[in-house]
Formats: sequence, C-alpha cells, structure tokens
Amino acid sequence: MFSFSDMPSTTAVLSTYTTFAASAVLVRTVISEVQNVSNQLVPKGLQEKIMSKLGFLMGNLSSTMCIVIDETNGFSNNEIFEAAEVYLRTRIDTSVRQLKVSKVPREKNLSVTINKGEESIDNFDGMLLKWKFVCIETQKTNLDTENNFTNEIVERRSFELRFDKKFKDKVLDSYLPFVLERSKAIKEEKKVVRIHALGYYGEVDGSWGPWGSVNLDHPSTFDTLAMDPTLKQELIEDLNRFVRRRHFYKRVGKAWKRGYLLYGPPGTGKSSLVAAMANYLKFHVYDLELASLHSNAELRRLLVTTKNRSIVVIEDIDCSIDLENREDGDEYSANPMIKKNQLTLSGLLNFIDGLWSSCADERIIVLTTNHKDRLDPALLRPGRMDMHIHMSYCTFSGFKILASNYLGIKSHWRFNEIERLMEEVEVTPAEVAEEMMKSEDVDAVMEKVVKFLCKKRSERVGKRDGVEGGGGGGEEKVIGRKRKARSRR
Ligand SMILES: Nc1ncnc2c1ncn2[C@@H]1O[C@H](COP(=O)(O)OP(=O)(O)OP(=O)(O)O)[C@@H](O)[C@H]1O
Ligand SMILES: [Mg+2]
Repeated sequence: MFSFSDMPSTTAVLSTYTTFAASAVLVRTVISEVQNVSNQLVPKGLQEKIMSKLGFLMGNLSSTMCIVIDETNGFSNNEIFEAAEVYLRTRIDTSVRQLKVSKVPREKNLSVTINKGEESIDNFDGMLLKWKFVCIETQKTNLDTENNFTNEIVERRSFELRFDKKFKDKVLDSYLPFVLERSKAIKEEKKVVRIHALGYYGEVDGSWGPWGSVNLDHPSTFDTLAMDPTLKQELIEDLNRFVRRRHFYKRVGKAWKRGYLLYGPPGTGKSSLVAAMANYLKFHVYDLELASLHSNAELRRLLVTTKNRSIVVIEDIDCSIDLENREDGDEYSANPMIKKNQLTLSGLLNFIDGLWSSCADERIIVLTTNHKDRLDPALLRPGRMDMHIHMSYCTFSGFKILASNYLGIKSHWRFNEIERLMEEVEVTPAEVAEEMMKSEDVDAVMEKVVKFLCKKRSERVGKRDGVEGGGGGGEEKVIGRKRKARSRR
C-alpha cells in the first residue's frame, strides 16, 4: 500500500529539477527519470498529477506549446474534441502501441481509435503536431436518495496537442479549422443513408418528430442502374454541380435546392434512381406520401422538420393530389361540414419553390409519375422541376448493365439475338431483371430472356391485329393505375 512517506525519491528528484530548471534539456532528462521512478513506486493518479506539474514547468522552458482540448465545455460537448476524435482515427501510425476497436450494429466498418495515454503524430503545412489522448479518472461523491454518500469514478477525457510555440497562430487559424472540416467530411463518408416515412411519432436522430426512419439498405447505385448512359452521366454531373455550388446559390439569392421529375412506365427504375441518388450523395430520403396528409399547413409543418442534405420524394404525384383543382383548397364539398381538399396543388407549389425552401439547405425534391401528360402545367413550368428525366423501356445497353450485375457476364452468344428483339418490343428493366433471377445458370437465363422477348413480340403483333393479348406497355399502364389507385385521395 502506498503512503506519502514512500516518496522521498520523488521529492528528491523534484528538488533536483528546481536546481536545473534553467536547462530545458536537463529538465526533459529529469522528467523521464521521474517517470521511471514513479512508475515503480507511485500510484497512477498521483503519477499523473506530478507529471502534469512537471510538464507545465517544462512547457514554460521549452519551445513546445500545448493546447488542451477537453471533451466537454461546461454542459455542452466540445466540437473540437469530437472532431479530433474522428480525425485521429484516420491518422493512426505505427508509433501507436494500443488501439481500441468497436463496431456499431448495422455499421459496415470497424471503428478504430487510439487508446488512452497513446500518442499520434500528424504533419500539416510544415508543422509537426503531436496528439495525446488523455483520460484522467477522478472520484466524484454523490448524495443518493437516502442521503447516503456514494463514490463514483468519473473519467475526464481530453486531447493534448503539442507543437512548436512559433506555430501557435497557424495551429489556431489553419490546422484546427482543417481538423473540423476533415472530420465533417469523414463523418459524411461514413454516413448511413436513412429513409424517413410518416406515420410514426417518436425520437429520430436525437429529436422528436413525425418522421420514422430506417436505414436505406437499397442496393441501387448509378453502376447498377440500367438507363440511358448519356442521361445517367448528365444527371451525375448535375448532382455534382449542385452540391458544389453553395456560394453560387447564396450569391444569386436562390434557395439551394434542385427539383427532378422522373417519369416513365412502372418498373423502369424511378424509385431505384431515387435510391441511387441518395446513395451517391449520402443524403437521407423523406418519403412524403401526400395521401396521408390533410392540409397545406400539415405539409408545411412536416417540411420544417426535415433536415438539410436530404431528398424529399413524392411518388406517383399524379395519383396523390387532385391536380386539376389548383385553387380549390378552401372550397367545400357538397357537404359543407367536410372540407373537400385542403391539401392543394398551390400548397404543393409553395412547398416546391415558396418560402419554406429558404429554411433549409441543400435540398433535392423528386417527383415521380407514370403519366407526365396528366400533370398540371404549373408543375412543369421551367424553374420548378429543374430536370425532367425520362425513365424508358429497357434498351440493349441497359440489358448489358443488368446482365453484368445479375449474371456477371459482359457477353454471350445470344446477345445479338436479344439486341434485335429489344428493338422490336417494349420491355421494362424490372421485367428483364425478373427473368434474370429465375436461374443461376447463364445459358438457361439467356434462353428465358429470349423466350420472354419472343412472347412479348407475339403479344404485340396480336394486339396490333386486334387480337386480345396480355402484356405490353398498355397493360403495364393499367396495372400501374390500378395499383396506384390506392393512394388516390
Ligand atoms: N433501370 C433499372 N435498372 C436496374 N434495375 C431496375 C431498373 N428498373 C427497374 N429495375 C428493377 O425493378 C425493380 C422495380 O423498379 P422500380 O421500383 O425502381 O421501378 P419504378 O419505375 O419506380 O416503378 P413504379 O412506377 O411502379 O413505381 C427494382 O427493384 C429493380 O430491381
Ligand atoms: Mg416507384
């Protein structure tokens, strides 16, 4: 058991230290001696106290400066500590002896951090920076409900950042802002995209609101999406330009938002494209089902609870709201007690380009429809939906993307035949994908695809000649309407 009478050697070293205080080099040697002696004799808490006193004196003598970054700042978290923690995960070099590894459920990657007491070296713009992760355990005495004193061990965590004194301004003005910026980017890279939907009231991402959310585990990416390659490239460039142009939007006084209208028959990949956009930008998705809303006010309320850097999606816009009655929001139906339609197109248009949009940044709005021709021209006016994207029937280049994704093949002897057939019939990527799921044998799948396309062709010919035939684009539309009639208000 340790007692203060065991300490003469430490006290002796301390007085030696004072004698030689003028020499920083000697002080360093002395400190390392103290460390050696105290490692053997002195308990850890006391060791840390002695070393911090000596470190302070040494700081005055040497050319090194130390910035202490505590985990908390009073009651609030210290953002620089959080940023340093994230940033240093990417700066682990071979000098680190102990690491800590953890994994959060559903996170794909391990989280690796340096353990307490460990140091990590960084270089920035000609400066050498030494980070140390310090954890000090202190005892806190609490009074419990029965007026008994209880002791609790509390861990105070901080980072110490050491560098040459002459770099003080550069560290404060350039390096720490750089760490903050980098940590933001790292967090963004690791962000798990979530999809939010209505019908749930609870805590989401630490705040209360009407949106429930789950991870968007949709595997769709621009690589897996079968769509016109030029259009795909245009869209990717449009998205890149949009996220880059924060200052542009500010300068020209426009809300930082962009609208996309995706139209085309069912099964051509409109919803898959939304998922691909979300995965590409790492934006959360808000699936706004207008059919479950009752008024424009409710729509506004919902929108203010959505977060920046997100995609608000309204699927099947032609079925969700009575688009013909643009101004009838305040009118009443035959029964004056029942408001006919309080959620109006003008309410929706306000949502798209009205005042609300200035209360949020970096927003994407996506409307999808099977029937662009049924939309009110007000929705199609230039500047409202910035890009109209036609998701069309599967082309041969789309087929090749699907074949590569589903079967891992780039070519097959039946490709020429399939190319010819695809020029003759209208088939959706969803239909092709379904055929490709039917077997693991490539030849068997190719056979099925050819048969399916031939069947489609004969149905088309039958239809053209007035013979009753299933399938084809016409039927798809009917199925789409039937299926979607559910969501009509
Ligand atoms: N362009 C495509 N590229 C790759 N896969 C596709 C594509 N289109 C459809 N699919 C496949 O078909 C399934 C259904 O497609 P999706 O739901 O995206 O179509 P949609 O256009 O949104 O249809 P709807 O109009 O009925 O909502 C997807 O999960 C995907 O497997
Ligand atoms: Mg869809």
